[in-house]
Amino acid sequence: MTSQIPSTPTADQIRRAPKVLLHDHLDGGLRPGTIIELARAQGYDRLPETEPDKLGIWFREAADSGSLERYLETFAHTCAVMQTREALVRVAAECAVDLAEDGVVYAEVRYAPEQHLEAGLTLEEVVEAVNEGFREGERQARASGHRIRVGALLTAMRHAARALEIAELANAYRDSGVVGFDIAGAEAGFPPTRHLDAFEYLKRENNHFTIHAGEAFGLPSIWQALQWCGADRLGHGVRIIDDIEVAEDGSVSLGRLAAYVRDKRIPLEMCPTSNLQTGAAASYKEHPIGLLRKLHFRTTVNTDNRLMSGTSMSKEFEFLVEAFDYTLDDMQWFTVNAMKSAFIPFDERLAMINEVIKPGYAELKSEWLFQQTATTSDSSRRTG
Ligand SMILES: O=c1[nH]cnc2c1ncn2[C@@H]1O[C@H](CO)[C@@H](O)[C@H]1O
Ligand SMILES: [Zn+2]
Repeated sequence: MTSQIPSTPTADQIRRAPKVLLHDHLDGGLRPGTIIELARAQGYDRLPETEPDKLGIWFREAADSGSLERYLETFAHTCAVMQTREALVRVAAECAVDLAEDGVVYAEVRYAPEQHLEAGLTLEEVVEAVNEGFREGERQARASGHRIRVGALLTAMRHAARALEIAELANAYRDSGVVGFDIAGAEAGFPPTRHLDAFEYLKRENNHFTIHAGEAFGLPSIWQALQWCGADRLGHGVRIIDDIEVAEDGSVSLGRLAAYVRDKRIPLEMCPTSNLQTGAAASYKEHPIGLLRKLHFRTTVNTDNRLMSGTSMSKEFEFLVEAFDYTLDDMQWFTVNAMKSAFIPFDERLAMINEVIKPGYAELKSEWLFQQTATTSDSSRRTG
């Protein structure tokens, strides 16, 4: 009897596989029940629903608008209830716990400190509260048998004018929980070069940053992010596909920018479901990640906003497995790519890859061997 190596991972294997998340917004990942409790405690009465399931659906549907600007409007409700120290600690702790339970072993979670000052917290107090929450969540996860490490990325809003200040904040906390910087918000009309001073400052400090680019706006945004601002990674970057031509005979040619991105191994933080909601891609099957993975771009898989997209790392992988027949080897490839692209020190990334990620996948990939043995001995008992 010949045995068949299973090629498609099951949903359970996808969940148990070690995963690495580089692009996840803290204010886009709250539990609906937590939003309701925090709103009640703080007297925020503008929530569109007051029952957790309904509120979760409301966020997904409201974010399903086909426009980044409308998608971003939903964050008014999450930011509204994230204005106190206690709320920030709780939301960050729950974030770490939820990711850990989903099999994420390393995550960089971002948020914009400037959006959490309405009740009088200082920027420093916001960062310290979120850090405390992440540490608390890591402890809780460990107590229930999961290991996760979470680093914070500080985001500046591209329509605002506080990027340098937030970059300085990221630099001040670089040895205590903050691993880098980002800019986010509406892309069209707000080019990253508006914040050149922040990026130049971080370069001088040998610090790291990623830039949301090539999501709602195309190649010029990616080009600016890389060649003017010097981004280490691209948030989304899906529109790099506009610089790639696939001929009818299947041959592929890269424009100068796409070639640069691939040659320099620029990490692409792809967020498939989020892209379907904002109109950056039409379907999972048509999502550029399929081609980019084939062409060996440094592609990674991410959630963006778990609440607004009703998603998780496992779900994103499930959709991709379904669309592209990915195997555990493909999942491992995306995961190692992400770990290589993280902003923590090289030796720690390497240890994560060699001591956590590769052994985790090796274990999953060998499961079929043992299942096979059980079936064989069962049937031999029956026939013997
Ligand atoms: O996909 C996205 N593109 C651009 N901006 C985003 C995206 N998701 C969230 N934010 C913005 O980032 C802020 C800080 O976390 C959020 O409040 C939201 O306005
Ligand atoms: Zn994002």
